[in-house]
Amino acid sequence: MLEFTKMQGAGNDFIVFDGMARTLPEYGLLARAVCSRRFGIGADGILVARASDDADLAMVYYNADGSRAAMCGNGMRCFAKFARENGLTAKNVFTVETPDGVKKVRTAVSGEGVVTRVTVDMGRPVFLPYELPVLLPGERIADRPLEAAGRRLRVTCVRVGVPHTVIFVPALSRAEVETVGPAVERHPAFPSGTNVDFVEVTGRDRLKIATWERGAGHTLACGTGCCAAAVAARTGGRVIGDRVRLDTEGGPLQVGFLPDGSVRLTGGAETICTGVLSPGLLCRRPRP
Ligand SMILES: N[C@H](CCC[C@H](N)C(=O)O)C(=O)O
Repeated sequence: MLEFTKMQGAGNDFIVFDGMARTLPEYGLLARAVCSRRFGIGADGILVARASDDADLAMVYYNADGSRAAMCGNGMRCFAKFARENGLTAKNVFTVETPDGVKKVRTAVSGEGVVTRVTVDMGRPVFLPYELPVLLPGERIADRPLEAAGRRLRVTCVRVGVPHTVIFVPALSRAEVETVGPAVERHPAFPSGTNVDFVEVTGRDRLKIATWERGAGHTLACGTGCCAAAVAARTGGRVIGDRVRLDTEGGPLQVGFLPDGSVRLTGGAETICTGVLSPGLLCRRPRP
């Protein structure tokens, strides 16, 4: 009997498993089987709750394609709701170990014990030069746009636990996300791949964002991507102030900037359903 909970944060959906006291199947295989939209439950990734020596809990995240990633912002909000509501912790403010370090989460809990909102301390984003295969003598990375899908793109690369490539556009376009997104994700400049965020500036403290995720394709929102976009926009003088609202395709999220250079992600998380996996699911041939 393998129980699961399906959750979503801003439309970024996950299958969550409690791995505190039980051994689960290999996570990559599990992710591919349950995330398949037609042959599985359907999700962008899986989250597994584990015990931790360094924090109150540990979160393991795998993308829909079975690859592992160090951090997931929307996933962390869902994880926090799952952990608090299922008694994995009794605290409203607690710490979660990830491969990107220990994150502090704050949950807003209603009188009925329902978590309505979660804030995650995401740490300090790091600006990265993208790794061009060949740079001519004296040439700076900023001099050369990234060439992908027949386009010359100005990009800002930011790591928020996971790599993000931010592209500012005059207006978001679904077609652009689906053509430029995969070409940038697998561009030779990014040997380990990258998430790709298309960002439109809609106000002095407001951005609109669409994301193509490494290992999951087009998703309705990406929490680490919102942090990357907000930091890139603020550093480039495109937004001002201490917080930015991001309108993702799955709803609004908020990113706050702290004096030490770290960022905070706030938003909702919802439970869709709980259930039990069919025992045969993991034995079937993996399908899309
Ligand atoms: N959706 C996630 C990010 C997953 C990152 C993953 N796609 C990768 O880096 O491989 C978020 O809300 O931050």
